[in-house]
Amino acid sequence: MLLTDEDLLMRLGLAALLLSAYPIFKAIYNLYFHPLASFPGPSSWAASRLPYVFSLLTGTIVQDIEKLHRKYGPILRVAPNEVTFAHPDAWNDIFQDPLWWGRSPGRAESIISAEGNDHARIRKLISYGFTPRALRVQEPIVQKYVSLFIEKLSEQVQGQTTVKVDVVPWFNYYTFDLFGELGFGESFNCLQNSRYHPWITLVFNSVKAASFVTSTRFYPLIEFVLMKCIPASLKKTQEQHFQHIVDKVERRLNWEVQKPDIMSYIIEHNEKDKSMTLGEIQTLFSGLVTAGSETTATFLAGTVNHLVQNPMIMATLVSEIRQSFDKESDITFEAMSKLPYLTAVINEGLRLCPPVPVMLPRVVPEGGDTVCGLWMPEGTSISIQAWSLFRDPTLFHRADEYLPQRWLEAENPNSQYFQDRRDVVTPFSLGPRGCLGKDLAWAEIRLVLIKLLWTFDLTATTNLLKWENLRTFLLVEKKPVEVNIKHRSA
Ligand code: HEM
Repeated sequence: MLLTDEDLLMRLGLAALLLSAYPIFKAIYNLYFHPLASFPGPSSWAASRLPYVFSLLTGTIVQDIEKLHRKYGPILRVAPNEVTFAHPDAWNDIFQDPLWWGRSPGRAESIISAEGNDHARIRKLISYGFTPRALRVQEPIVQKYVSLFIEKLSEQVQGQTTVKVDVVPWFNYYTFDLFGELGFGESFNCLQNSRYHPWITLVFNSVKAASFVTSTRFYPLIEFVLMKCIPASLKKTQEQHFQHIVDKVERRLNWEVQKPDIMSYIIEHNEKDKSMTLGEIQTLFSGLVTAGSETTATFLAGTVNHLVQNPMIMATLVSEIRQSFDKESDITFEAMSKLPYLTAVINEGLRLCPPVPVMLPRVVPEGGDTVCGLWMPEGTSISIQAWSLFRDPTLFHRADEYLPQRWLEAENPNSQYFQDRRDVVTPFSLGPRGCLGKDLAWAEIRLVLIKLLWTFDLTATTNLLKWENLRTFLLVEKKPVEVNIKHRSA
């Protein structure tokens, strides 16, 4: 039967109506009939994924969700199918489950995207490079890069003059060079040249690109179309970033002389344990170079920013450091772990400037599960908002203030910080997917802070940065942290 023009128009109109009505029906379903309908949260976020994606793309996700948690409480529905927790019990309940995190198209499985046995296999193989024994072998390398950091910074500061320095690039030079040598046995030479290796600038844009890619995954039916909308320059950046790692990995694997870098443990154990493919090693190092450098540099920048803005705290720390050692060569990994105020300064920095402010989401396994006493249907995305949790005023006295003292008064019932929930501050995450580089990160942080404040006096400039205003694209987008710096007076 032939359709008349009128019939055709009517059918097209009906199809258009149904298509445009679909999101409305879907939103109504999400709001009133979805298994998560009774969970607290703003209606607009519960009805559609759009507000979440918008917040992710504009980089304000951390601040937006913090505001929502303060308004709706510690358990919050942030999308039709996602609940976030800023709840003390959430660490134990959530962080035992498998991870939801897509792998990049055309790439091998990474430690972040791998599930079950694959994750365990990759993690086991790289964990040899993160044992206490490995850390002892790595000490001379960390010492070497901290000394170079001090030497190069000293060149900026002539004699007793005070100069204004943005410490952000310096911390990046330090952590990337160090990871280059610890990971592939080859520095990026940023410190040596006192400027970024061109590839490292790519890293920052590459992480931003990953934020865009994540957004497209929320719409599987049109993911292909959305991927086309990602600016070509961002995609190119990601490819260049990856290719650089591929080249470095290849060069390293062809070495004949071995160094005690992280790769050497993988080479040594790849035969004995169930092995990793070349593609997996490339993907692993592509992620690791950012996970192992950018995070530590973010923490250092955030903490120095707080220290210079709190001169009394800075003075207490400086005096602990300078009184603990007779000479610089006494500053060893073993000796530096015995400084209680420094430990408190670092813990408080990790609380207020967590380099991973939102933990990677997990998905509720088949059959559903209970989280913080609430039944969650299978397939629900769940995550922990480290940022909101660590700053929760119901868990911390003067929660938004940088007060290392709170870590020293855990045993004192008369202290105003006695009731603080220090146990929820787990910026390295927990369980079988917890950070493998935690001990290495602590060692890098302690050593560089001690030697920095052993050598220089640091004070605030008039240009003060408010860390709370920084945007997040999976990782924190740092802005300059300018400090006045001069060689210590005596
Ligand atoms: C202050 C510095 C650092 C912080 C705050 C940090 C934090 C984290 C967090 C939150 C995770 C995710 C865990 C999860 O999804 O549950 C992670 C994973 C990981 N981090 Fe770190 N990290 C830091 C430094 C480092 C360093 C220096 C290295 C190595 C050189 C490293 C290696 C890793 C690895 C390999 C994983 C993946 C573990 C797995 O999935 O099994 N991290 N880190």
